[in-house]
Amino acid sequence: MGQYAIEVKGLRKKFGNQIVLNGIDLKVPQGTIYALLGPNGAGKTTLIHILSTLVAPDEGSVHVSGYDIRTEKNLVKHAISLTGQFAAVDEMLTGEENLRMICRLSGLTTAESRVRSSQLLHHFDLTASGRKRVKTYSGGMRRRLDLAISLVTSRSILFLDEPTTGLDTISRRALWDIILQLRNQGITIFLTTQYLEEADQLADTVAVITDGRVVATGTPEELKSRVGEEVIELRNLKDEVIRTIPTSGTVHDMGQTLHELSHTVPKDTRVSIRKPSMDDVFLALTTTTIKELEGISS
Ligand SMILES: Nc1ncnc2c1ncn2[C@@H]1O[C@H](COP(=O)(O)OP(=O)(O)OP(=O)(O)O)[C@@H](O)[C@H]1O
Repeated sequence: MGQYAIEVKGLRKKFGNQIVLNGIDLKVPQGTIYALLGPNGAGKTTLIHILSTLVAPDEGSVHVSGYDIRTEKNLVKHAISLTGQFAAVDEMLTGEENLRMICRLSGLTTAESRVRSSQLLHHFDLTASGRKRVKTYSGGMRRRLDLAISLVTSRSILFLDEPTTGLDTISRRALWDIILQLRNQGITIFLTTQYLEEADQLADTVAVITDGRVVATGTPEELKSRVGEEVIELRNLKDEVIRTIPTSGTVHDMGQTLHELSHTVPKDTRVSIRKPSMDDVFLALTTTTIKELEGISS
């Protein structure tokens, strides 16, 4: 395998007349976390499904773990694990029974399955609840079990489609810790998320897709610095943000912007200055008018 766990060139996919992926190019270095961001319907799940061999592409070359997804599908399947938005676990079984079943289906003996299940329950902090039926689990526990199931056999690449959607802050952070640990063990993680903070906290590389294309790629810091150095944020009397304006951060630029604003916004508008966030990046890259104004491109 080359230096990339995933390498995609010129990938295109249509459903009927709808172009969903329109020439995607990306490279994911081994042992890193790669986060894919994009508005609803941008094609994130479709891309994950193509990379994990569930959906065939129309055009382009896609290599996963060095294997061609068209001609070496079975080798790709053995290198990857996919965890979808909805956990595929049997609710009537306990967490431990689910794990043991998958271990057996993956070819482990009964004794090996017992050992592997208890290791995974321990690793995902599920030992105490391993004997309880999954239908009694919280969202965070189910998601941890789902991840544990996907790691029954060791795979070098893990696809996570919105791994923390619907989880509360504590469960989300617990899952982030696990994802970081997996990365530190050398596993490559390719995830989609609708939480910009998640991409910011976890990802080594973030790619933003919109209109079927990758419009920006970089580390979270690189992407944030493209938006500007400082963001002027305007708030109304109810403390609601009514406008954010990226600036270069110089006294001249900010002074001029504030001077112009002083003629157009209500007199009681409050102003504060902060560093750019991933929200600013996302808005700038996915809103055409701002993109044109700022001249931002990949
Ligand atoms: N099997 C299919 N047949 C027809 N259209 C499809 C199919 N799968 C996806 N699409 C369409 O492709 C587009 C992209 O869908 P996809 O689920 O990949 O987007 P997404 O970025 O994951 O969105 P979300 O953030 O809402 O999950 C959508 O318009 C969707 O309706």
